[in-house]
Amino acid sequence: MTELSTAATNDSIAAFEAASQSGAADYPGLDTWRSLPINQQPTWADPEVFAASVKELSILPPLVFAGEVDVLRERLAAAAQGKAFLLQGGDCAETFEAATADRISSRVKTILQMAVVLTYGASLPVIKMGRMAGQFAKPRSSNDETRDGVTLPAYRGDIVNGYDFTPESRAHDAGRMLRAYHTSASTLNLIRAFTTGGFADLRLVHQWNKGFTANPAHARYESLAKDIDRAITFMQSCGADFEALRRVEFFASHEALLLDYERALTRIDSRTGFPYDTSSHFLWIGERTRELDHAHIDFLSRVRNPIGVKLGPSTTGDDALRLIDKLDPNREPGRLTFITRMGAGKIRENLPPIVEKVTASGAQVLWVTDPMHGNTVTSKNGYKTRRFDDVMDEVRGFFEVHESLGTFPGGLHVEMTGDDVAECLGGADPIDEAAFEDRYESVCDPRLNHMQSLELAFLVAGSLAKR
Ligand SMILES: O=C[C@H](O)[C@H](O)COP(=O)(O)O
Ligand SMILES: C=C(OP(=O)(O)O)C(=O)O
Ligand SMILES: [Mn+2]
Repeated sequence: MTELSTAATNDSIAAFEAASQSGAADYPGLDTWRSLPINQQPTWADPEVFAASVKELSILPPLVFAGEVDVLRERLAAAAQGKAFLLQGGDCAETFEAATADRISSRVKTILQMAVVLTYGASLPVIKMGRMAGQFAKPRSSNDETRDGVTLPAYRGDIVNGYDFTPESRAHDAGRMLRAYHTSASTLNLIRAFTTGGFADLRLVHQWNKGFTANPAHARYESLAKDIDRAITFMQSCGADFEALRRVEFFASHEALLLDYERALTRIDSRTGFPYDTSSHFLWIGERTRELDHAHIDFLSRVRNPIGVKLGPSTTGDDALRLIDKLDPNREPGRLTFITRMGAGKIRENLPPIVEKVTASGAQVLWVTDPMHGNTVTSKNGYKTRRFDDVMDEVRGFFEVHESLGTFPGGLHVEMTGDDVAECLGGADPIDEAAFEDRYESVCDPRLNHMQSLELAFLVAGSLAKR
Protein backbone atom coordinates (compact mmCIF):
# COMPACT_ATOMS: atom_id res chain seq x y z
CA MET A 1 0.00 0.00 0.00
CA THR A 2 2.93 2.24 -0.44
CA GLU A 3 1.15 2.32 -3.71
CA LEU A 4 -1.46 4.46 -2.07
CA SER A 5 1.16 7.11 -1.57
CA THR A 6 2.99 6.44 -4.82
CA ALA A 7 -0.22 6.39 -6.80
CA ALA A 8 -1.50 9.38 -4.89
CA THR A 9 1.68 11.29 -5.66
CA ASN A 10 2.00 10.34 -9.29
CA ASP A 11 -1.58 10.16 -10.16
CA SER A 12 -3.45 12.00 -7.47
CA ILE A 13 -5.98 13.72 -9.66
CA ALA A 14 -7.07 10.49 -11.31
CA ALA A 15 -7.16 8.67 -7.97
CA PHE A 16 -9.34 11.26 -6.33
CA GLU A 17 -11.63 11.47 -9.31
CA ALA A 18 -11.96 7.68 -9.14
CA ALA A 19 -12.71 7.95 -5.44
CA SER A 20 -15.57 10.29 -6.06
CA GLN A 21 -17.20 8.01 -8.60
CA SER A 22 -20.06 6.03 -7.21
CA GLY A 23 -21.14 4.86 -10.68
CA ALA A 24 -21.22 1.46 -12.31
CA ALA A 25 -25.02 1.45 -12.22
CA ASP A 26 -25.41 1.13 -15.98
CA TYR A 27 -22.15 -0.49 -16.96
CA PRO A 28 -23.02 -3.32 -19.39
CA GLY A 29 -22.76 -6.86 -18.09
CA LEU A 30 -21.94 -6.10 -14.46
CA ASP A 31 -25.29 -7.55 -13.39
CA THR A 32 -25.39 -10.55 -15.72
CA TRP A 33 -24.37 -12.78 -12.77
CA ARG A 34 -27.76 -12.14 -11.19
CA SER A 35 -29.44 -14.36 -13.77
CA LEU A 36 -26.90 -17.21 -13.43
CA PRO A 37 -26.74 -20.09 -10.97
CA ILE A 38 -24.94 -19.10 -7.79
CA ASN A 39 -23.67 -21.12 -4.82
CA GLN A 40 -22.84 -20.36 -1.22
CA GLN A 41 -24.93 -17.19 -0.84
CA PRO A 42 -26.77 -16.13 2.34
CA THR A 43 -30.52 -16.06 2.78
CA TRP A 44 -30.92 -12.62 4.32
CA ALA A 45 -33.46 -12.37 7.10
CA ASP A 46 -34.73 -8.87 6.31
CA PRO A 47 -35.08 -7.60 2.71
CA GLU A 48 -35.33 -3.98 3.84
CA VAL A 49 -32.06 -4.12 5.75
CA PHE A 50 -30.53 -5.76 2.69
CA ALA A 51 -31.74 -3.03 0.30
CA ALA A 52 -30.58 -0.24 2.62
CA SER A 53 -27.15 -1.85 3.17
CA VAL A 54 -26.47 -2.36 -0.53
CA LYS A 55 -27.58 1.19 -1.28
CA GLU A 56 -25.24 2.60 1.33
CA LEU A 57 -22.32 0.43 0.20
CA SER A 58 -22.76 1.59 -3.36
CA ILE A 59 -22.12 5.23 -2.40
CA LEU A 60 -19.41 4.74 0.21
CA PRO A 61 -15.83 5.58 -0.81
CA PRO A 62 -13.75 2.84 -2.43
CA LEU A 63 -11.50 0.89 -0.07
CA VAL A 64 -8.68 0.70 -2.62
CA PHE A 65 -7.79 2.80 -5.66
CA ALA A 66 -7.78 1.58 -9.23
CA GLY A 67 -4.21 2.88 -9.63
CA GLU A 68 -3.02 0.61 -6.81
CA VAL A 69 -4.81 -2.33 -8.40
CA ASP A 70 -2.99 -1.65 -11.67
CA VAL A 71 0.35 -1.59 -9.87
CA LEU A 72 -0.44 -4.96 -8.34
CA ARG A 73 -1.28 -6.38 -11.76
CA GLU A 74 2.18 -5.31 -12.96
CA ARG A 75 3.83 -6.89 -9.92
CA LEU A 76 1.94 -10.15 -10.50
CA ALA A 77 2.93 -10.07 -14.16
CA ALA A 78 6.58 -10.05 -13.02
CA ALA A 79 5.86 -13.06 -10.81
CA ALA A 80 4.14 -14.89 -13.68
CA GLN A 81 7.36 -14.32 -15.65
CA GLY A 82 9.57 -15.73 -12.89
CA LYS A 83 10.90 -12.37 -11.71
CA ALA A 84 9.08 -12.05 -8.37
CA PHE A 85 7.34 -14.24 -5.81
CA LEU A 86 3.88 -13.74 -4.25
CA LEU A 87 3.41 -14.20 -0.52
CA GLN A 88 -0.28 -14.17 0.42
CA GLY A 89 -1.27 -14.89 3.99
CA GLY A 90 -3.76 -14.27 6.76
CA ASP A 91 -6.72 -15.69 8.62
CA CYS A 92 -9.08 -18.22 7.14
CA ALA A 93 -11.86 -15.98 8.44
CA GLU A 94 -11.18 -12.53 9.82
CA THR A 95 -13.58 -11.48 12.58
CA PHE A 96 -14.81 -8.04 13.60
CA GLU A 97 -13.76 -8.70 17.17
CA ALA A 98 -10.17 -9.55 16.27
CA ALA A 99 -9.63 -6.43 14.15
CA THR A 100 -7.49 -4.89 16.89
CA ALA A 101 -4.18 -3.06 16.54
CA ASP A 102 -2.28 -5.88 18.27
CA ARG A 103 -3.67 -8.69 16.17
CA ILE A 104 -3.35 -6.82 12.91
CA SER A 105 0.19 -5.67 13.62
CA SER A 106 1.41 -9.11 14.65
CA ARG A 107 0.01 -10.59 11.42
CA VAL A 108 1.60 -7.84 9.32
CA LYS A 109 4.92 -8.25 11.17
CA THR A 110 4.86 -12.00 10.54
CA ILE A 111 4.18 -11.49 6.83
CA LEU A 112 7.03 -8.95 6.68
CA GLN A 113 9.32 -11.42 8.43
CA MET A 114 8.35 -14.21 6.04
CA ALA A 115 8.93 -11.84 3.14
CA VAL A 116 12.41 -10.95 4.42
CA VAL A 117 13.30 -14.62 4.72
CA LEU A 118 12.08 -15.21 1.18
CA THR A 119 13.67 -12.12 -0.35
CA TYR A 120 17.01 -12.74 1.31
CA GLY A 121 17.01 -16.48 0.69
CA ALA A 122 15.82 -16.35 -2.89
CA SER A 123 17.17 -12.96 -4.04
CA LEU A 124 13.81 -12.22 -5.59
CA PRO A 125 11.37 -9.37 -4.99
CA VAL A 126 8.47 -10.59 -2.86
CA ILE A 127 4.96 -9.23 -3.38
CA LYS A 128 3.36 -8.96 0.06
CA MET A 129 -0.36 -9.54 0.27
CA GLY A 130 -2.67 -10.11 3.23
CA ARG A 131 -5.76 -12.28 3.29
CA MET A 132 -6.83 -9.22 5.22
CA ALA A 133 -9.17 -6.23 5.31
CA GLY A 134 -12.15 -8.07 3.83
CA GLN A 135 -11.73 -11.84 4.36
CA PHE A 136 -15.11 -12.11 6.06
CA ALA A 137 -17.23 -14.46 3.91
CA LYS A 138 -16.91 -18.25 4.16
CA PRO A 139 -18.16 -21.01 1.87
CA ARG A 140 -19.20 -24.04 3.92
CA SER A 141 -19.53 -27.78 3.22
CA SER A 142 -22.85 -27.85 5.04
CA ASN A 143 -25.64 -25.29 5.45
CA ASP A 144 -26.23 -26.32 9.06
CA GLU A 145 -24.37 -27.18 12.20
CA THR A 146 -25.69 -29.49 14.90
CA ARG A 147 -24.54 -29.32 18.52
CA ASP A 148 -26.07 -31.49 21.25
CA GLY A 149 -29.13 -32.19 19.12
CA VAL A 150 -29.71 -28.52 18.21
CA THR A 151 -29.39 -27.59 14.53
CA LEU A 152 -28.73 -24.00 13.40
CA PRO A 153 -27.44 -22.36 10.22
CA ALA A 154 -23.68 -22.81 9.76
CA TYR A 155 -21.36 -19.88 10.49
CA ARG A 156 -20.63 -18.22 7.12
CA GLY A 157 -18.23 -15.52 8.22
CA ASP A 158 -18.79 -12.28 10.13
CA ILE A 159 -20.14 -10.53 7.03
CA VAL A 160 -23.14 -12.91 7.11
CA ASN A 161 -23.75 -14.13 10.68
CA GLY A 162 -22.18 -14.53 14.12
CA TYR A 163 -20.13 -17.43 15.44
CA ASP A 164 -22.13 -17.74 18.68
CA PHE A 165 -24.35 -20.78 18.54
CA THR A 166 -27.75 -19.09 19.03
CA PRO A 167 -30.61 -18.60 16.55
CA GLU A 168 -30.23 -14.80 16.76
CA SER A 169 -26.51 -14.86 16.08
CA ARG A 170 -26.72 -17.40 13.25
CA ALA A 171 -29.48 -15.49 11.36
CA HIS A 172 -28.16 -13.94 8.12
CA ASP A 173 -28.05 -10.21 8.79
CA ALA A 174 -27.35 -7.97 5.76
CA GLY A 175 -26.47 -5.08 8.08
CA ARG A 176 -23.23 -6.99 8.72
CA MET A 177 -22.04 -6.04 5.22
CA LEU A 178 -21.70 -2.44 6.41
CA ARG A 179 -19.73 -3.50 9.46
CA ALA A 180 -17.48 -5.60 7.19
CA TYR A 181 -16.86 -2.53 5.05
CA HIS A 182 -15.99 -0.34 8.03
CA THR A 183 -13.82 -3.02 9.64
CA SER A 184 -12.00 -3.46 6.33
CA ALA A 185 -11.48 0.32 6.14
CA SER A 186 -9.98 0.53 9.62
CA THR A 187 -7.82 -2.56 9.04
CA LEU A 188 -6.52 -1.10 5.78
CA ASN A 189 -5.90 2.21 7.46
CA LEU A 190 -3.71 0.56 10.06
CA ILE A 191 -1.87 -1.55 7.48
CA ARG A 192 -1.19 1.53 5.38
CA ALA A 193 0.12 3.35 8.46
CA PHE A 194 2.37 0.42 9.39
CA THR A 195 3.75 -0.14 5.94
CA THR A 196 4.32 3.46 4.94
CA GLY A 197 4.93 5.17 8.28
CA GLY A 198 8.33 3.70 9.16
CA PHE A 199 7.28 0.49 10.94
CA ALA A 200 8.20 -1.64 7.92
CA ASP A 201 11.62 -0.02 7.49
CA LEU A 202 14.05 -2.82 6.65
CA ARG A 203 16.46 -1.30 9.18
CA LEU A 204 13.97 -2.41 11.86
CA VAL A 205 14.22 -6.04 10.77
CA HIS A 206 15.09 -7.06 14.38
CA GLN A 207 12.18 -5.16 15.87
CA TRP A 208 9.68 -7.30 13.98
CA ASN A 209 10.98 -10.31 15.91
CA LYS A 210 10.43 -8.70 19.32
CA GLY A 211 7.44 -9.72 21.38
CA PHE A 212 7.22 -13.16 19.77
CA THR A 213 8.11 -16.17 21.92
CA ALA A 214 11.68 -17.39 21.55
CA ASN A 215 11.80 -20.61 19.53
CA PRO A 216 13.97 -22.25 16.84
CA ALA A 217 12.51 -20.29 13.91
CA HIS A 218 12.79 -17.09 15.94
CA ALA A 219 16.52 -17.73 16.49
CA ARG A 220 17.11 -18.58 12.85
CA TYR A 221 15.35 -15.39 11.84
CA GLU A 222 17.46 -13.37 14.29
CA SER A 223 20.65 -14.67 12.70
CA LEU A 224 19.37 -13.80 9.22
CA ALA A 225 18.39 -10.34 10.46
CA LYS A 226 21.98 -9.85 11.68
CA ASP A 227 23.26 -10.63 8.17
CA ILE A 228 20.83 -8.11 6.73
CA ASP A 229 21.97 -5.52 9.28
CA ARG A 230 25.59 -6.05 8.30
CA ALA A 231 24.73 -5.71 4.60
CA ILE A 232 22.77 -2.50 5.26
CA THR A 233 25.55 -1.00 7.39
CA PHE A 234 28.06 -1.87 4.68
CA MET A 235 25.92 -0.28 1.94
CA GLN A 236 25.27 2.79 4.10
CA SER A 237 29.00 3.20 4.62
CA CYS A 238 29.33 3.11 0.85
CA GLY A 239 26.88 6.02 0.66
CA ALA A 240 23.78 4.10 -0.49
CA ASP A 241 20.47 5.85 0.09
CA PHE A 242 18.08 3.73 2.12
CA GLU A 243 15.06 6.02 2.08
CA ALA A 244 13.29 3.57 -0.22
CA LEU A 245 13.51 0.92 2.51
CA ARG A 246 11.23 2.93 4.78
CA ARG A 247 8.13 1.83 2.94
CA VAL A 248 6.85 -1.47 1.63
CA GLU A 249 4.09 -2.23 -0.79
CA PHE A 250 1.42 -4.32 0.87
CA PHE A 251 -1.75 -5.39 -0.90
CA ALA A 252 -5.10 -6.64 0.38
CA SER A 253 -7.06 -9.65 -0.86
CA HIS A 254 -10.05 -11.82 -0.01
CA GLU A 255 -12.33 -14.45 -1.50
CA ALA A 256 -14.97 -12.69 -3.62
CA LEU A 257 -17.78 -14.86 -2.34
CA LEU A 258 -20.58 -12.49 -1.44
CA LEU A 259 -21.43 -10.98 -4.80
CA ASP A 260 -23.96 -8.45 -3.50
CA TYR A 261 -21.14 -6.90 -1.48
CA GLU A 262 -18.58 -7.08 -4.29
CA ARG A 263 -20.98 -5.63 -6.83
CA ALA A 264 -21.96 -2.76 -4.53
CA LEU A 265 -18.28 -1.79 -4.16
CA THR A 266 -17.58 -1.89 -7.88
CA ARG A 267 -16.80 1.51 -9.39
CA ILE A 268 -15.97 2.79 -12.85
CA ASP A 269 -12.43 4.13 -12.92
CA SER A 270 -12.45 7.65 -14.31
CA ARG A 271 -9.01 7.21 -15.94
CA THR A 272 -9.76 4.12 -17.95
CA GLY A 273 -13.55 3.77 -17.93
CA PHE A 274 -13.24 0.17 -16.67
CA PRO A 275 -14.98 -1.35 -13.64
CA TYR A 276 -12.82 -2.13 -10.61
CA ASP A 277 -13.99 -4.00 -7.55
CA THR A 278 -12.74 -1.51 -4.98
CA SER A 279 -13.32 -3.81 -1.98
CA SER A 280 -9.75 -5.10 -2.38
CA HIS A 281 -6.73 -5.15 -4.67
CA PHE A 282 -6.87 -8.87 -5.44
CA LEU A 283 -9.90 -11.16 -5.33
CA TRP A 284 -10.07 -14.88 -5.68
CA ILE A 285 -12.78 -17.37 -6.58
CA GLY A 286 -12.98 -20.33 -4.23
CA GLU A 287 -12.93 -24.03 -5.04
CA ARG A 288 -16.68 -24.27 -4.32
CA THR A 289 -17.77 -21.42 -6.62
CA ARG A 290 -15.61 -21.82 -9.73
CA GLU A 291 -18.21 -23.43 -12.02
CA LEU A 292 -17.65 -21.98 -15.45
CA ASP A 293 -21.20 -20.84 -16.25
CA HIS A 294 -22.02 -19.67 -12.76
CA ALA A 295 -22.28 -16.22 -11.26
CA HIS A 296 -18.83 -15.86 -9.65
CA ILE A 297 -16.85 -16.48 -12.81
CA ASP A 298 -19.09 -14.16 -14.78
CA PHE A 299 -18.89 -11.27 -12.34
CA LEU A 300 -15.14 -11.45 -11.83
CA SER A 301 -14.53 -11.78 -15.57
CA ARG A 302 -15.87 -8.22 -15.85
CA VAL A 303 -13.70 -6.34 -13.34
CA ARG A 304 -10.14 -5.21 -13.98
CA ASN A 305 -8.64 -6.46 -10.71
CA PRO A 306 -6.14 -9.30 -10.82
CA ILE A 307 -8.09 -12.48 -10.10
CA GLY A 308 -7.17 -15.79 -8.50
CA VAL A 309 -8.94 -19.12 -8.83
CA LYS A 310 -8.47 -21.98 -6.40
CA LEU A 311 -7.91 -25.30 -8.15
CA GLY A 312 -8.68 -28.41 -6.13
CA PRO A 313 -7.90 -32.08 -6.86
CA SER A 314 -10.80 -32.62 -9.28
CA THR A 315 -9.53 -29.92 -11.70
CA THR A 316 -8.60 -31.06 -15.21
CA GLY A 317 -6.33 -29.35 -17.72
CA ASP A 318 -9.38 -28.53 -19.83
CA ASP A 319 -11.06 -26.88 -16.83
CA ALA A 320 -8.01 -24.68 -16.47
CA LEU A 321 -8.04 -23.75 -20.17
CA ARG A 322 -11.72 -22.84 -20.01
CA LEU A 323 -11.10 -20.68 -16.95
CA ILE A 324 -8.33 -18.88 -18.82
CA ASP A 325 -10.63 -18.24 -21.78
CA LYS A 326 -13.26 -16.72 -19.52
CA LEU A 327 -11.12 -14.78 -17.08
CA ASP A 328 -8.07 -13.87 -19.13
CA PRO A 329 -9.17 -13.85 -22.78
CA ASN A 330 -6.40 -11.38 -23.69
CA ARG A 331 -3.70 -13.53 -22.04
CA GLU A 332 -2.46 -10.63 -19.98
CA PRO A 333 0.30 -11.64 -17.54
CA GLY A 334 -0.69 -10.64 -14.01
CA ARG A 335 -4.41 -10.91 -14.65
CA LEU A 336 -4.88 -14.55 -13.64
CA THR A 337 -3.41 -16.55 -10.78
CA PHE A 338 -4.09 -20.24 -10.29
CA ILE A 339 -3.88 -21.18 -6.62
CA THR A 340 -3.54 -24.95 -6.47
CA ARG A 341 -4.71 -26.78 -3.32
CA MET A 342 -4.49 -30.45 -4.15
CA GLY A 343 -3.37 -32.08 -0.90
CA ALA A 344 0.10 -33.41 -0.17
CA GLY A 345 -0.79 -36.88 -1.40
CA LYS A 346 -2.14 -35.69 -4.75
CA ILE A 347 -0.12 -32.71 -5.91
CA ARG A 348 2.66 -34.68 -7.61
CA GLU A 349 0.12 -36.61 -9.68
CA ASN A 350 -2.64 -34.04 -10.25
CA LEU A 351 -0.72 -30.85 -10.96
CA PRO A 352 1.51 -31.84 -13.94
CA PRO A 353 -1.26 -32.44 -16.51
CA ILE A 354 -2.85 -29.10 -15.66
CA VAL A 355 0.40 -27.16 -15.90
CA GLU A 356 1.32 -28.94 -19.15
CA LYS A 357 -1.99 -28.06 -20.80
CA VAL A 358 -1.79 -24.42 -19.73
CA THR A 359 1.81 -24.08 -20.87
CA ALA A 360 1.04 -25.69 -24.22
CA SER A 361 -1.80 -23.19 -24.74
CA GLY A 362 0.66 -20.30 -24.54
CA ALA A 363 -1.10 -18.68 -21.58
CA GLN A 364 1.10 -17.20 -18.87
CA VAL A 365 -0.67 -17.54 -15.54
CA LEU A 366 0.88 -17.15 -12.11
CA TRP A 367 1.13 -20.49 -10.27
CA VAL A 368 0.69 -20.31 -6.51
CA THR A 369 0.50 -23.09 -3.93
CA ASP A 370 -2.10 -23.16 -1.15
CA PRO A 371 -0.78 -26.04 0.96
CA MET A 372 -3.57 -25.67 3.53
CA HIS A 373 -6.96 -26.51 2.03
CA GLY A 374 -6.15 -29.94 0.62
CA ASN A 375 -4.72 -31.10 3.94
CA THR A 376 -7.50 -30.59 6.48
CA VAL A 377 -8.15 -33.46 8.92
CA THR A 378 -10.03 -33.84 12.20
CA SER A 379 -7.97 -34.46 15.33
CA LYS A 380 -8.84 -37.22 17.78
CA ASN A 381 -10.17 -34.60 20.16
CA GLY A 382 -12.48 -33.20 17.47
CA TYR A 383 -10.65 -30.13 16.12
CA LYS A 384 -10.26 -29.27 12.45
CA THR A 385 -6.51 -29.32 11.94
CA ARG A 386 -3.64 -29.74 9.47
CA ARG A 387 -0.32 -31.49 9.94
CA PHE A 388 2.59 -29.14 9.44
CA ASP A 389 4.44 -32.00 7.70
CA ASP A 390 1.64 -32.32 5.13
CA VAL A 391 1.71 -28.56 4.51
CA MET A 392 5.50 -28.71 3.98
CA ASP A 393 5.13 -31.77 1.76
CA GLU A 394 2.58 -30.10 -0.52
CA VAL A 395 4.91 -27.11 -0.88
CA ARG A 396 7.79 -29.45 -1.76
CA GLY A 397 5.59 -31.26 -4.28
CA PHE A 398 4.61 -27.94 -5.86
CA PHE A 399 8.28 -27.02 -6.31
CA GLU A 400 9.16 -30.47 -7.66
CA VAL A 401 6.40 -30.38 -10.27
CA HIS A 402 7.33 -26.93 -11.53
CA GLU A 403 11.01 -27.84 -11.50
CA SER A 404 10.36 -30.90 -13.65
CA LEU A 405 8.17 -28.97 -16.11
CA GLY A 406 10.39 -25.89 -16.34
CA THR A 407 7.63 -23.57 -15.08
CA PHE A 408 7.90 -21.04 -12.29
CA PRO A 409 6.50 -21.78 -8.82
CA GLY A 410 5.45 -18.18 -8.28
CA GLY A 411 3.83 -17.93 -4.87
CA LEU A 412 2.66 -19.20 -1.52
CA HIS A 413 -0.90 -18.75 -0.16
CA VAL A 414 -1.30 -19.62 3.52
CA GLU A 415 -3.71 -19.40 6.40
CA MET A 416 -1.55 -17.96 9.17
CA THR A 417 -1.52 -15.62 12.10
CA GLY A 418 1.13 -13.76 14.07
CA ASP A 419 -0.29 -15.10 17.32
CA ASP A 420 0.93 -18.07 19.30
CA VAL A 421 -2.10 -20.25 18.58
CA ALA A 422 -2.27 -24.05 18.50
CA GLU A 423 -4.29 -25.04 15.45
CA CYS A 424 -1.93 -26.96 13.12
CA LEU A 425 -0.08 -30.03 14.40
CA GLY A 426 3.73 -30.27 14.50
CA GLY A 427 6.48 -27.82 13.63
CA ALA A 428 9.97 -27.44 15.13
CA ASP A 429 8.50 -26.64 18.55
CA PRO A 430 5.71 -29.16 18.03
CA ILE A 431 2.05 -28.39 18.66
CA ASP A 432 0.13 -31.43 19.87
CA GLU A 433 -3.59 -32.12 20.12
CA ALA A 434 -3.73 -31.33 23.84
CA ALA A 435 -2.65 -27.73 23.09
CA PHE A 436 -5.84 -27.21 21.04
CA GLU A 437 -7.90 -27.15 24.24
CA ASP A 438 -6.28 -23.85 25.32
CA ARG A 439 -4.95 -22.18 22.22
CA TYR A 440 -7.31 -23.01 19.32
CA GLU A 441 -8.85 -19.67 18.31
CA SER A 442 -9.82 -19.93 14.63
CA VAL A 443 -13.54 -19.68 13.86
CA CYS A 444 -13.05 -21.61 10.62
CA ASP A 445 -9.87 -23.32 9.36
CA PRO A 446 -6.66 -23.95 11.35
CA ARG A 447 -3.85 -21.46 10.78
CA LEU A 448 -0.07 -21.70 11.00
CA ASN A 449 1.10 -19.85 14.09
CA HIS A 450 3.94 -17.34 14.08
CA MET A 451 6.70 -19.90 14.37
CA GLN A 452 5.23 -22.37 11.88
CA SER A 453 4.84 -19.49 9.40
CA LEU A 454 8.51 -18.56 9.69
CA GLU A 455 9.56 -22.18 9.43
CA LEU A 456 7.58 -22.54 6.22
CA ALA A 457 9.15 -19.35 4.86
CA PHE A 458 12.63 -20.85 5.43
CA LEU A 459 11.61 -24.00 3.55
CA VAL A 460 10.28 -22.01 0.59
CA ALA A 461 13.30 -19.71 0.56
CA GLY A 462 15.55 -22.78 0.41
CA SER A 463 13.58 -24.27 -2.48
CA LEU A 464 13.61 -20.98 -4.40
CA ALA A 465 17.31 -20.52 -3.77
CA LYS A 466 18.04 -24.00 -5.22
CA ARG A 467 16.47 -23.08 -8.53
O1 LIG B 1 -11.95 -21.90 4.34
C1 LIG B 1 -12.41 -22.74 3.62
C2 LIG B 1 -13.76 -23.24 3.80
O2 LIG B 1 -14.62 -22.24 4.18
C3 LIG B 1 -13.70 -24.24 4.84
O3 LIG B 1 -12.63 -25.11 4.60
C4 LIG B 1 -15.01 -24.96 4.84
O4 LIG B 1 -15.01 -25.69 5.97
P1 LIG B 1 -16.17 -26.70 6.34
O5 LIG B 1 -15.90 -27.95 5.60
O6 LIG B 1 -15.99 -26.83 7.82
O7 LIG B 1 -17.48 -26.06 5.99
C1 LIG C 1 -12.39 -21.38 1.22
C2 LIG C 1 -11.09 -21.38 1.03
O1 LIG C 1 -10.42 -22.18 0.21
P1 LIG C 1 -10.92 -23.18 -0.93
O2 LIG C 1 -11.86 -22.39 -1.79
O3 LIG C 1 -9.64 -23.49 -1.63
O4 LIG C 1 -11.53 -24.34 -0.25
C3 LIG C 1 -10.17 -20.45 1.75
O5 LIG C 1 -9.18 -20.05 1.15
O6 LIG C 1 -10.42 -20.17 2.93
MN1 LIG D 1 -9.92 -21.65 4.83
